[in-house]
Amino acid sequence: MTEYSKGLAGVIANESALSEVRGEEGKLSYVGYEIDELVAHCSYEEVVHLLHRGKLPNQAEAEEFEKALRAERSLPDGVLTYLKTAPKDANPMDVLRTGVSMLGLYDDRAEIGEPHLEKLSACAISLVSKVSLIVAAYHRFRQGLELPEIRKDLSEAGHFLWLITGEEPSERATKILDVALTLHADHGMNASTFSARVTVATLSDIYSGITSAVGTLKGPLHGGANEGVIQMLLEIGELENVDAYVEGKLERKEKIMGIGHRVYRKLDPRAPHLRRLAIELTDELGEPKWIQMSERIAELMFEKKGLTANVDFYSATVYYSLGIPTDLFTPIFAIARTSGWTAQVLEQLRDNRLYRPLTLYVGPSETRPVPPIEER
Ligand SMILES: CC(=O)SCCNC(=O)CCNC(=O)[C@H](O)C(C)(C)COP(=O)(O)OP(=O)(O)OC[C@H]1O[C@@H](n2cnc3c(N)ncnc32)[C@H](O)[C@@H]1OP(=O)(O)O
Ligand SMILES: O=C([O-])CC(=O)C(=O)O
Repeated sequence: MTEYSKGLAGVIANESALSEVRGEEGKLSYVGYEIDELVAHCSYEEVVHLLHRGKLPNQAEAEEFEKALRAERSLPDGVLTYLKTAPKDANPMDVLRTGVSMLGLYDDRAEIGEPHLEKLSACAISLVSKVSLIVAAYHRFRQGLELPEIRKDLSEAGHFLWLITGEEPSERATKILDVALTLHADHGMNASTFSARVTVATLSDIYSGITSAVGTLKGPLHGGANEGVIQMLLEIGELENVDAYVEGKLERKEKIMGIGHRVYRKLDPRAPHLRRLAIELTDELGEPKWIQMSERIAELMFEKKGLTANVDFYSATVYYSLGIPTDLFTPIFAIARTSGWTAQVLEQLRDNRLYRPLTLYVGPSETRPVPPIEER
C-alpha cells in the first residue's frame, strides 16, 4: 500500500535546482549560494537573475536584467481602472490576487497548452515587476491619492518605497527592504509554490499559476502570519503581558503567529537576519519594546514547545518599523516570492508532469443502492 502522509509532510513532490532548504541544519541556499552570502554580496535583482537564469549575473548581465525589469513598470489601463474602483477597505492580498489574474487578460503571451519557454520567461519578468506596482497602486488609490510618477532610476525595493510613500526612499530603508526581498524570494516546495506548480502542470497559463499562489500565500498559516505577528504584539501591548498571553494561547491550543515551521525544526536561517534588522530599527526608533516582547515570545515558545521563530516573526517588526502599513506585509512577501514562483513555474514546465496524488478513502466501505427520496 502507498504510504499516507497527512499534509504531504516529508513527501518529495518534484525535483528542483532552485532553492535548497536544509531543515535539519537550518540552512537555505539558492542555486548553490547560501542566503547569508547572497544577502551580504548581492542585490535582490541579482538574486532574481540567479533564480530565473540559473546563474549570478556579471556586470553587463545585471544591467541588462535591471533594465528589462524596469521596462515592465507599467500596468494595463484595465488593471489601473480596476485598482481605482476596488473597495477601499479590501484586503490588499485579495486585490493583488484579482490584479494578477487580470494581468493575464492583457497579455497575449499567456497561452494554455505546450509551453513556449521564451514567452514564459518574458511573462515571468513582467510579473516580478508588475506585482509590486499592483500593490503600490492600490495602496495609493485606496487613500484617494494618485500613483507617483513611475521611475526607472530606482531598484525594485527603492521603487516600491517611492510608490507607496511618494517620498525619496532613504538608502537604508531601500537596503533593508532589498534584504527582506532576497530572504523571501524562494523556498522549496512551500504551499504557495506548490499551488503554482500544480496549476501550471495542467498546462494552464502562468497568470493562473501565480493567481493560485497569491491566494495560497494569503493564509495565516503561510505568508499571512507576518500580519498576525504585529496584531499579536499590539494586542499584548506590554512586555509584562507576554507570559500570560502565550500561556493562554497554548492552553486554548491556539497558534502563536510567526513561530514554527514544517521543515525547519531548530532554526529558520532567515530569522537571524531579520532579527538583527528589527533590533537595529526599533533601537533607532527608541521603541525597543516590540523586540523585547518578540524575544520573550520566542524564548517561551522554545521552552514550552521546542519551536523557533520563522521568517514571518521578525519581518513583521522590520516592516512595522519602516512605517509600512500592516496589511501590506503579506503583499510584500508576495512581491518577493513572485520571483521564486515564476522561476519554479518555468522549471516545472521545462520538464512537466501532471500532479495527481491519491486520497486515502475513509468513507463507507460497502457501496449501497440509492434509496427512494421519501425513505432517506
Ligand atoms: C512563510 C511561512 O509560511 S512560515 C510559517 C508561517 N506560519 C506561521 O507562523 C503560523 C504559526 N505556525 C504554524 O501554524 C505551524 O508551525 C506551521 C503551519 C508553520 C507548521 O505546521 P506543522 O508542520 O503542521 O506543525 P506541527 O503540527 O508539526 O507542530 C507540532 C506541534 O507544535 C504545535 N505548534 C506548531 N506551531 C505552533 C505555533 N505557532 N503556536 C503554537 N503551537 C504550535 C502544533 O500544534 C503541534 O502541537 P501538538 O504536538 O501538541 O499537537
Ligand atoms: O517553506 C514553507 O513551508 C513556508 C515558506 O514559504 C517559507 O518558509 O518561506
